[in-house]
Amino acid sequence: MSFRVQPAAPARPNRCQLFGPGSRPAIFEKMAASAADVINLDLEDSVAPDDKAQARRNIIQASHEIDWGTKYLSVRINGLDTPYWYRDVIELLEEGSERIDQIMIPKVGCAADVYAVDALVTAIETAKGRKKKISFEVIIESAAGIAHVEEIAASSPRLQAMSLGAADFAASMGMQTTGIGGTQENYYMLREGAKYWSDPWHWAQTAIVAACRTHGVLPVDGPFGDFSDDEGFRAQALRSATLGMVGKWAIHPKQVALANEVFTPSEAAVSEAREILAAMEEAKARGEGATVYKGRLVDIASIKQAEVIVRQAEMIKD
Ligand SMILES: CC(=O)SCCNC(=O)CCNC(=O)[C@H](O)C(C)(C)COP(=O)(O)OP(=O)(O)OC[C@H]1O[C@@H](n2cnc3c(N)ncnc32)[C@H](O)[C@@H]1OP(=O)(O)O
Ligand SMILES: O=CC(=O)O
Ligand SMILES: [Mg+2]
Repeated sequence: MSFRVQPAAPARPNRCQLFGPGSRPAIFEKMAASAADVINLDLEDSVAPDDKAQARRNIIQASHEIDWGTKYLSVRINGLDTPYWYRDVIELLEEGSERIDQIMIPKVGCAADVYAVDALVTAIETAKGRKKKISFEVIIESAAGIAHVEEIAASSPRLQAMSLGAADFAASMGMQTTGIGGTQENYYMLREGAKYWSDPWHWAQTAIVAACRTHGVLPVDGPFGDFSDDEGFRAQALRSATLGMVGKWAIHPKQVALANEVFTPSEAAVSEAREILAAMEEAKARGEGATVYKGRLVDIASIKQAEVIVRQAEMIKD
């Protein structure tokens, strides 16, 4: 057992991140009025090259004029392999309001990518006397990103969240699919003629969760492209939540309620967690480290498991 204490991830709700193209300002008010915890205004892949400059202007204006309430406001900049990203950062931080909380960096492949953005952001914040320190979230969506996931998770004190971007990840890995997340038709085991579908995203998700939990970063599941498939979204989100992820993107407003439902611990789960904590308090009073709850073992590790659920519920209530 390491003597290093695992740092806590930021204590803010991140159940749903609602995306919208920066080139479509007509939906910004609707995004602000949604039930998503995080808003991601996009300058990257949902914005055509000819619209990049106008999309920046739209987002800057919206940062001043729209009431974003208590939402965490994040802007996805373009990747470091494009000619756009540096102007994204400069214009957003020189002209955007202090309401912007976060910059999302896509297609991060190594810690130095984050370092480069950090250096530019730090210089602008200092030069402009910005009061709020911008936080970062990154997307792991390439072979290099997943290969270097741990160093990326440790790359900057600004880093608060890390998402799996299933679409670009699949492309970078050469996966034979055009689906964005979810069950993949050809990824199955065969036994006695029957097919059993497996989860091709599982290993990348667990690598992300482990890297994030080691370094106090929020692990988030990215997009589920088929927004007409509610059950598919729910199944994907339930798997992510079970693995330790705290939330999921919505690429259409109808996915917001689904994500909130899955990533908000149910009343039954919270009361069971509280009962386990109470059972362990009683065990402790008897001088015992382990006891029986509903016919099963609970011990000191169960306290930590139960606390995860209670903490999540309390954070959302606040
Ligand atoms: C792989 C990746 O990188 S994913 C991240 C980048 N992608 C994105 O950001 C895409 C985000 N999503 C969108 O752009 C849109 O939702 C689309 C293109 C998928 C669908 O848009 P539409 O065809 O307008 O959807 P639809 O007609 O079902 O919209 C229903 C209502 O929701 C609104 N709406 C659509 N998208 C959004 C959104 N992202 N946020 C808030 N409201 C929205 C529409 O304006 C419409 O409102 P109305 O009922 O008042 O008229
Ligand atoms: O950016 C997200 C993705 O899935 O790619
Ligand atoms: Mg992507």
